Amino acid sequence: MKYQFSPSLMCMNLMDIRNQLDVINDRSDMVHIDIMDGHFVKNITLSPFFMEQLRDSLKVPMDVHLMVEKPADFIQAIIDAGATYISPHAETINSDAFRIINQIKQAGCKAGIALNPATPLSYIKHYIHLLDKITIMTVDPGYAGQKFITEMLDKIREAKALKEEHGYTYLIEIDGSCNKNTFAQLAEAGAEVFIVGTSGLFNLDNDLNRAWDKMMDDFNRLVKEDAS
Ligand SMILES: O=C(CO)[C@H](O)[C@H](O)COP(=O)(O)O
Repeated sequence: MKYQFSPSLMCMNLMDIRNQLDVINDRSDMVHIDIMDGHFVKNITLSPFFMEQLRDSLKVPMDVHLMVEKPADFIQAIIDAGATYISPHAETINSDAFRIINQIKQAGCKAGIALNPATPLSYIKHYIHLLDKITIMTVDPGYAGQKFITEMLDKIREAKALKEEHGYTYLIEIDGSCNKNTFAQLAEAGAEVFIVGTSGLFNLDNDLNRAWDKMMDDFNRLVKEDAS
């Protein structure tokens, strides 16, 4: 299994962005960009404007997690800003799920979906086969540094079982408290992409290269498979 690591840029040290981007470009598989509206979650972080600023300096794909009440209002701006993956929350696209997934795919982007901890996989049953990635939230969305919700391990197992049973191609991505305390359980359950934020990466060392080394040392010790 080739695991992927996606640093959550809302957790980075913005005062050190040049140095951190060098490390991220060298070592990450993609970057996780949280866009919030202050309504779906009570926080505001990154934006399409930030993505545009970043775009020319970034060598890895941008994975956008849309924590907004009305994703349709933001999708085009996010496409234009250079996203590769776009993941609205399932809870926000009841009335326009197929339209939004089509819009994302027709723009040449990959369609993801994010699920709140309280939302079951059955909620996305009718379009799960269209998805390139499922982001399973292992904390309630909106804030970094929260406690891991253990009950989500069953949801990850279910996503993996469905994928194997039906031949779906979506990646199983985990958001929230991915760190040395959870890596092994997450990998065993079926996680493929780890979003690493305050607890898994950025708090480990002020030098991001050293922090990345520490994260990978822990990961490789805890998860006995080939990880890069
Ligand atoms: O989207 C997020 C929270 O909603 C963050 O990306 C994520 O939580 C960061 O990881 P950590 O939990 O380790 O701070």
